[in-house]
Formats: sequence, structure tokens, C-alpha cells
Amino acid sequence: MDRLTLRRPDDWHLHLRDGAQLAAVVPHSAAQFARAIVMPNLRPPVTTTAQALAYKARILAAVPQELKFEPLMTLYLTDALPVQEIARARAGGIVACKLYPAGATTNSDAGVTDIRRIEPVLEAMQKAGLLLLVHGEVADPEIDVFDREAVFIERQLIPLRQRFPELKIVFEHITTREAAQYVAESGPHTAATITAHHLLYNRNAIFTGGIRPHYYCLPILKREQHRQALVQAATGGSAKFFLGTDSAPHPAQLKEHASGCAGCYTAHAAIELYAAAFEAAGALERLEGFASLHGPAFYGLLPNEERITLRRQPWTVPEHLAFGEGELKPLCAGETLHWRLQPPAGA
Ligand SMILES: NC(=O)N[C@@H](CC(=O)O)C(=O)O
Ligand SMILES: [Zn+2]
Ligand SMILES: [Zn+2]
Repeated sequence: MDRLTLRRPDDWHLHLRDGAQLAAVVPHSAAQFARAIVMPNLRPPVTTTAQALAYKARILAAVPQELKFEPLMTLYLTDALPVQEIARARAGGIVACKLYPAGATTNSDAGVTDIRRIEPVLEAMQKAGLLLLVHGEVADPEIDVFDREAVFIERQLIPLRQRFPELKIVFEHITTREAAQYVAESGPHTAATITAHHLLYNRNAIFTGGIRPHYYCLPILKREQHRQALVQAATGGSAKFFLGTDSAPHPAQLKEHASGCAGCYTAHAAIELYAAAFEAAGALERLEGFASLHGPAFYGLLPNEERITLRRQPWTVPEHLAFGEGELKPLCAGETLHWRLQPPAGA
């Protein structure tokens, strides 16, 4: 098979940043995806509907004229978010709120310190039909960094799920067998996104021939057995698992640093990277469900009508990309990928 046509996919977990950085990355996502769930972890975080709508306008202004791209906006939950904001959010077309346990990841210092503090907000979200998106790691520094996701399930997610049975929850960027199993076995209101890098790499990638900061993200890459469990979940046909790149750009000099930032940039070749992972699993025919159908179904949206085509055509990923005043080292920089997105007709 040398060509693969799918409904245009959506990215259900994406970081776009702001300002010149935003302008640098939006064209990559817009070239591939029709819609994206945009993460609110700016500095300061996007905590009000008014801020989210202003951010949406800045994103739309950065979309190249010939492309169509719809940012789906989210609010950042803090201990102090007033419950009335949920009605405003719903009225303003915000689709979800993001739960960052305070201290768990990049720009999460303003996150939630104790889920019990936001129960009235979760109650309002459940009623209003807003989704809850979770960065599923405990922020407890006593817990081994490789175990923080599994511990989150036991300590936080299971009680949360019981307390709010109707709330739609997306367990974002899952990285472990435990998470895949938890989601597979839970009811219809729990789903998960899976990144391309967690399907393609295990934790050896961070240490091959020296420390490799461009493979450092949170939740951190895990052992091979976990990667295999994620591949099974993504390619197994279950509608509970869908595409979320977690493409998380940082200036190269802040990643190649004594205290390097967490995040892998994958938006430049997102669907190509997923195609590589699905092909390696012998499951290319399952890519469309994962990339284009399961996400809209869980969010209560229609899938896109347009199609995209990938061709088997080797190409080399650039060594670096422009990123405002800095530069960006994309995942697989300088490497050859075997599938390539075809430019839309007329482009
Ligand atoms: N994934 C990451 O490693 N980093 C993300 C934050 C996040 O999604 O946790 C970022 O904003 O840089
Ligand atoms: Zn996260
Ligand atoms: Zn993220």
C-alpha cells in the first residue's frame, strides 16, 4: 500500500503557546488537522472564558489563509475558579477544563492542590456537559517519576470517577499499561489520548548514546512493556483511545539546558509519526478510527468531511525550525520518515 486516505484528523491535545511562538507553530497543526483541543497552560494560565476567546482569536489570526482550522478552547482549573465561570464557559463555546495537579508539569504551578477544593466546579461541569481533561500524574516528589501516572489512577482518578459518574473525563497522554487498562475497563464516560512519541519510543530513547533532551516530556517515556500496551490500545479499534499529539514546543536552548523543559514537538509531522507507529504494528487500517473518528464521537462532535492523503514517500525532517526568537528542534530532526502528507489540492 502506497497511499492512505483518511478523513481529516483532529488533534485532541495540543500546546500552541502565544505571540511569535504561536505564529510559528499554528501552520504545522493547521496543515494536518481540522480542529485541535488547545491547552490553556500559558503564562499566566487561561482561566476565564474571556481570556480563552481572546486566545482563540490570536490563534485564528495565525492560521494561513488557505487553511481551515478550528481551535477548541479549554480553561485551566485552579483552586480559585469561581463556579459561575462554568456557565459562561459553556455559553462561550468552551468545550473542556484542564486539570493540572499543581507542580505536575510545565506551567502547572497555578494548578489544583487538592481535587476536593474544586468539587463544586466539577459538579457544574458535569451538569453543563463540559469535559474534564486530566494531566494524570501525582505531583508528589516522593513518588518515583516513572510511577506517578499509575499512582494518580489509584489516589485521584478512581475516587474522582466514583464521585462524578456522568462527567466525561479524558485521561490525557497516557503512558502506562495501567492507564490503558484502567481506561479500557472503565465505563463509557472515560477515554484517553495517546501521543505519537509514546507509541514510538520507550525510555531508552532518552539515554541512547548520551542524554537526549528532545525525548524528555511529561509523563516521561516508560519501559517497552508500557509502549507495547499503548500500541495495543491505540491500534485495537476501541473508541476510547484517540489521537492527541501533546506537541509541546520549547525553545531548543531551554531543552538543551541543565534543567531542561519537558515537551516533545511533533506537530510538523504528527500524522506521519502516527502512521509509522500504526504501520509498525501492522494496523494502518485502524489509523482513521484513532485519528479521525473516536475523538469527535467522545466529544459529541461530527467527524470531518474532508479527506487527507498520505503517500509512501521518504522525506527528511528538518534539523530545526523557526520559533520566534529561538529555534525549535522537532522530533526526528534529520531523520527519514516514510509516509508524507500530500498537500491539499490546489495548494
Ligand atoms: N507534555 C509535556 O512534557 N509538556 C507540556 C505540558 C503537559 O502536557 O504536561 C508543555 O506544556 O510543555
Ligand atoms: Zn500534561
Ligand atoms: Zn500537554
